[in-house]
Amino acid sequence: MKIQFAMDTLTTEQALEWADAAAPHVDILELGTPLIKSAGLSAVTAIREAHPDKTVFADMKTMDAGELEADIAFSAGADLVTVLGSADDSTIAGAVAAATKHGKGIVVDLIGVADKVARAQQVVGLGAEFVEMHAGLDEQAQEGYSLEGLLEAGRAAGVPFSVAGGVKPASIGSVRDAGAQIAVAGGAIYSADDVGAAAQTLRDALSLTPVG
Ligand SMILES: O=C([C@H](O)CO)[C@H](O)[C@H](O)COP(=O)(O)O
Repeated sequence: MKIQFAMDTLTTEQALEWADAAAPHVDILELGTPLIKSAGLSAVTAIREAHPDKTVFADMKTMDAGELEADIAFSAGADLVTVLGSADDSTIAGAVAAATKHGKGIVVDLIGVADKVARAQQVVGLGAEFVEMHAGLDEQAQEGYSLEGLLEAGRAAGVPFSVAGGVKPASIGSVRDAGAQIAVAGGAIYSADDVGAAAQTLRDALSLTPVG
């Protein structure tokens, strides 16, 4: 299973610093939605140039104009771009067309989608590379939140998926055991005093967890 570092910050400088520290321990560098909105797609290009060996993930969370928005993110250097699962099928199909043109991939983010299992199966049929079983920062802040619902949806969907929703060293093993291809971690890494050590702790936690 791969580890994706979600860099939810507002400046390219901070993202570059975090990416340098975490790079030895993660597979995918994600430019978070707040970063792209704050710094623009030049942040994607900066990470692409600094880390040519990494998969660069642009969390665009596109809701409309799928082909156009995906095209500009791929042109900026992204390998994977997100479109929202709640978008119209034509938006997802448009983004997939841009991905095909660039030889890259679309990830459909199922944040806020009530029936994640059914929508996951539909969007993979539309050409998404995989889906993200995702509970956003606001949902995570609600009382009683747990990762289990996302893991259950991933297990039931029968399509390639990642999990994002406050993944930590204590829970990353359960993400792998649920069959996810990718565990996404933001706060568990960037909130630490030592970002590199936090990323390494996640990777170590994974290697210590028996395969389910
Ligand atoms: O996508 C995210 C969120 O919507 C803010 O942009 C996060 O990057 C994602 O939830 C992963 O971060 P953590 O939940 O802090 O692990």
